[in-house]
Amino acid sequence: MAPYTCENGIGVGYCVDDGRELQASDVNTKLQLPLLQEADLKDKVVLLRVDHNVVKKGKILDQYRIDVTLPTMYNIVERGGRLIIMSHIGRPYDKKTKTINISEDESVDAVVAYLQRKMRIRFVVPKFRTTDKEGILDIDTSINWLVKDLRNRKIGGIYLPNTRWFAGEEDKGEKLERFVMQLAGLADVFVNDAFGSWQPHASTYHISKYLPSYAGLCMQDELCHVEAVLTPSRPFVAIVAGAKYDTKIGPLTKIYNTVDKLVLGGVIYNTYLCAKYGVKIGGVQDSDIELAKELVKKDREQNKIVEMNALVESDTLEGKFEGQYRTINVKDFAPGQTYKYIVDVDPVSFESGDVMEALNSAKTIFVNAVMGFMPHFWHGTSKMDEVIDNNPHAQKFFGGGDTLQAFKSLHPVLYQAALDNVNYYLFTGGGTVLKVIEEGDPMGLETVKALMQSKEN
Ligand SMILES: Nc1ncnc2c1ncn2[C@@H]1O[C@H](COP(=O)(O)OP(=O)(O)O)[C@@H](O)[C@H]1O
Ligand SMILES: O=C(OP(=O)(O)O)[C@H](O)COP(=O)(O)O
Repeated sequence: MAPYTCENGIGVGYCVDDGRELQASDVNTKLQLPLLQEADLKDKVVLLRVDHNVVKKGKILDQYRIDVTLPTMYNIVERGGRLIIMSHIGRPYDKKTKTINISEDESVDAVVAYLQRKMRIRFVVPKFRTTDKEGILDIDTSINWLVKDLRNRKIGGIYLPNTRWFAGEEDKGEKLERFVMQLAGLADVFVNDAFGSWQPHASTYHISKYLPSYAGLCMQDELCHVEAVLTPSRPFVAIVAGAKYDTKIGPLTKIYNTVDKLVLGGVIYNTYLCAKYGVKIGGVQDSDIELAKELVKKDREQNKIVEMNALVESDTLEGKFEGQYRTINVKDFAPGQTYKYIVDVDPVSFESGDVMEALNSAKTIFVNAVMGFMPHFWHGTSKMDEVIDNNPHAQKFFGGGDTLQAFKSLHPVLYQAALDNVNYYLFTGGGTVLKVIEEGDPMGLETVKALMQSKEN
């Protein structure tokens, strides 16, 4: 406990320090970034990018990603700033049809309702004209009325619609430039607190060219912790599973070089199995199989991928129906064979010698993994969490929106304990941590580079 002395020199209290709070001086030493604490916020409109990507079918499954941004919001408001918040939800842009699907299932409304309950302040979500296929083309000038009310403290904050509903968010040309200029025109300062949103889009990257930009408190915390994954105690085991094959296969081939063992699951594992054994599995794209071949080649030489043999095949992705799913074994795979959907890892796989040995002997485990097609096929993920927890010597890092959601829903008690256990750290972004491992440096993230460049200008 450090005594607290008032300006007049009288000691009237003490400060509590449990040694776990990140000190501003530590952050300064570790990160040469423009920090929120350095920004002049008095009466400034602050455009705050967060990763509140926690909504599935209109409902919040795990509030964690919202909760960790509350300190930044409080800091901004306490220092006189006025908040305009923005986040993406889901992936409304369809790469095949090149259209943006605006669905209420992916609106920010559930997040706004949660924030209002938590903070007891009113947010307003501006309404903009939408198009059928291109999403929202422009931020209407009508928003200026809201910004005026925000400055006059008639409203607590503005929460923009899902950033990925805007045509410019993921664009690379004219629509991007227009959107960024419109965003920049709304505010005086930009704060990026969206560690999980590593993709360099308008609201995460390009905006920093036009506004003085700073790293928020959650971003700082995460960037400081991610160092530990870059200098792991060995053996270092990474478990990567889930659905986002397109953005995760790139980092995976480089991550392969830094880990001692790699465990794969989900669509990523399915793709790998197709590439290795010449089988066909429902939902796996031919172009992705080509990308996975490099991983297969590497592993023939270095043998780091720990295969899980017992898997669950389902005839349908509509649900889990009696008689329509079964356990299959990789040992029976032969070139040309076709499987419907492989939707989970059978828990017995985690009891097999190689997997058990890898997870029990690990000193560092990084998990960005939902092993099965949720919510129906959850047994594999549940078993994985248990086996990892049974290793008392390992530093355990979990990261990823769905990874945390699954962890919380399958093991609520363990999840709650993990939040307060020094052997665990939960990152808000899984893809981001993979990207950092790929780059070998948190400063290698495009979104972080943009903040650095803003500092230099
Ligand atoms: N075999 C599978 N087939 C289809 N979807 C899967 C499969 N395994 C996992 N998934 C899905 O992957 C999603 C999680 O993947 P991803 O978004 O990459 O994870 P995270 O958000 O933790 O980074 C979950 O919604 C889960 O239902
Ligand atoms: O959920 C997220 O990442 P994650 O699934 O890697 O944790 C982030 O919100 C980033 O989403 P994106 O991968 O669609 O850019």
